[in-house]
Amino acid sequence: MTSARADRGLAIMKWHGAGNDFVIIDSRGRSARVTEALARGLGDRHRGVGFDQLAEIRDSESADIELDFWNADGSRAGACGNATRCVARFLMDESGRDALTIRTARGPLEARRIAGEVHVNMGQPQTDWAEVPLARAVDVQHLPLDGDPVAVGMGNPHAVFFVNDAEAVDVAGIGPRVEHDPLFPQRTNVEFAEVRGRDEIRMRVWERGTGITLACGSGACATAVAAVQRGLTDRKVRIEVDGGWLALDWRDDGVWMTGPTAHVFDAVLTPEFLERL
Ligand SMILES: N[C@H](CCC[C@H](N)C(=O)O)C(=O)O
Repeated sequence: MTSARADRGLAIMKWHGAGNDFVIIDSRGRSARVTEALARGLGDRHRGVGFDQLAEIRDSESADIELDFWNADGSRAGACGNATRCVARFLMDESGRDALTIRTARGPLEARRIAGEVHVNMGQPQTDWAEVPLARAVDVQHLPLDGDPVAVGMGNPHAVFFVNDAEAVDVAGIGPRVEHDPLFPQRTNVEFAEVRGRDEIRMRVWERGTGITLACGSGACATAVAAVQRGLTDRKVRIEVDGGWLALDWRDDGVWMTGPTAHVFDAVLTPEFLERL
């Protein structure tokens, strides 16, 4: 591609964390460029690139960077743990630093690199019904829905179902019904968790605005929190997702999460693609 065309295009990166895949756009030093139309167009796996979430890196006055997230349907995601980890690694590789502060819609999140692994503090869970948010005052530990799920906010809403056999769950059938239940005014992400031991959970996920994904970092945080609240696990757990493993540790200062990060490719979107949005 000539530099003249590249100038009119838009540089993107493709990353994934345990198979939860992202397009990342670096808008530092310039104005924000992601719109709902761009998110939907890029999120189309046939006519665009395809992603579970789109993340835009922006300058921040109070943190190292700011990070915004969109789902494949063009809606906003208030939190995205796996993309936060990928962006943290990108910035750590670039700067040589091992500690960063990343401002997201829910506030500043700390990222640390320890022995080559990037850990992110996803903050304290929101356990008040209005914060999740839910439509009315109900017991967040036992939502009035079939399957007795727990509601947890991690900057985005989650409904965690404890099941005997996660493999047997009809995630594509139940997930969208719960996502759109009127109890969740902003819809919800939906997790199905099988507790395998005090430190191990198998989890499958239906993500708001995206559908089934191979991993969900904030969903893993919500699942760990719900399991501790129900007395099913200790505060440190490994969670097996469809795309691998995530490690969670609910400490006094928040829910820390780590797991894999992979940089897949860099590319430039063509002006032709951008003009058709
Ligand atoms: N995959 C993301 C979560 C996306 C949540 C999004 N689907 C929402 O609308 O909240 C993660 O790793 O945390």
